[in-house]
Amino acid sequence: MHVDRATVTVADGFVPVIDLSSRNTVEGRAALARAIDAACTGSGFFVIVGHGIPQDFIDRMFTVTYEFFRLPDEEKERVAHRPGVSGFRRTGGSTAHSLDQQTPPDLCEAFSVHATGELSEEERRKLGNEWATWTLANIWPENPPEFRKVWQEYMTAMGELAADLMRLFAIALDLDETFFDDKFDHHGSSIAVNYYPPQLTPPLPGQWRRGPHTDFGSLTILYQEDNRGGLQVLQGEDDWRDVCAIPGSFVVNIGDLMALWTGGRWVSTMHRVVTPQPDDTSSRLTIPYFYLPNHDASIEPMRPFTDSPAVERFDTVTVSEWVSRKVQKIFS
Ligand SMILES: O=C(O)CCC(=O)C(=O)O
Ligand SMILES: [Fe+2]
Repeated sequence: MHVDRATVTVADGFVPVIDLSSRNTVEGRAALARAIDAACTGSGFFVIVGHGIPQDFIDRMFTVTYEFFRLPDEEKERVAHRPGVSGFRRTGGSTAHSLDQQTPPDLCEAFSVHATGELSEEERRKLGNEWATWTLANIWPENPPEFRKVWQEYMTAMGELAADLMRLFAIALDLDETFFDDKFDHHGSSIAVNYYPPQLTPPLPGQWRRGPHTDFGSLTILYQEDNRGGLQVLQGEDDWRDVCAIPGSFVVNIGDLMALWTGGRWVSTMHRVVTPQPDDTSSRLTIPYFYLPNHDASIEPMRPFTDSPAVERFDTVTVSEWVSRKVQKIFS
């Protein structure tokens, strides 16, 4: 293990731990940007500590969310996803379908809300097609009673953290620090919790808790329950590496749109959630925040990379086209 005292970064090589507590100084930000560039060029994954989100707040988010998933099925079904509405899904689809891999449905329940989910129906309809998740209305469970308030506060906190990470990304890419700001000024980002129920019967052949996939957006901030295990990131062709849960940390990974934006200099890496051993009947809960640029933003490789022979040329794509195509594959 390598400890870089200048950046206060502890690196294990593939998924480094980055301490964000120096992000309030110019020198600190420059050093953090270098560490982020190295991580995003290598695995596209890093773990953050020193992020400033209080642990008791994360714990409250975790507790209300767990309480919801522990409710009887009939109560969860009252806030079930239906056309035009987000909410609870008994299965999170088959995530590996997004990469055209055929698998049985993931062993995962889900609940999601979107930053745009409180807009009027008329406003939301203008934002995209039926697979554009940010056009869906939020729906909130009555129990636990504080669910909606805590989730909304958490969404705000994640949005602020993600926006600052994008600023560090801009520094890391030698862009103006505010380069990305206007690409997120009407974003439809989401919290989409994964609840993996106790595994009481053996999984079907080829079945996962979450099948292999890359995330679609710009960045994901994931909170994972301590010590349950399961998240693995692909290194090379077939080396699946466990991502350990460090108490109080978040796992950050970049998604496809960040890889496209950087012409492939940064990588959107395959990851999956494996099923537990047969004698392990623990459940697992993870809370990802998917930070997505504006649905109508056009993603084309940025200036510093377009001249480099080392990067790939990608077709320009809008956020809406890219993400809704992936979502459609997962759920159909
Ligand atoms: O639950 C996890 O550990 C990861 C889930 C994930 O990759 C996702 O929701 O995109
Ligand atoms: Fe993911």
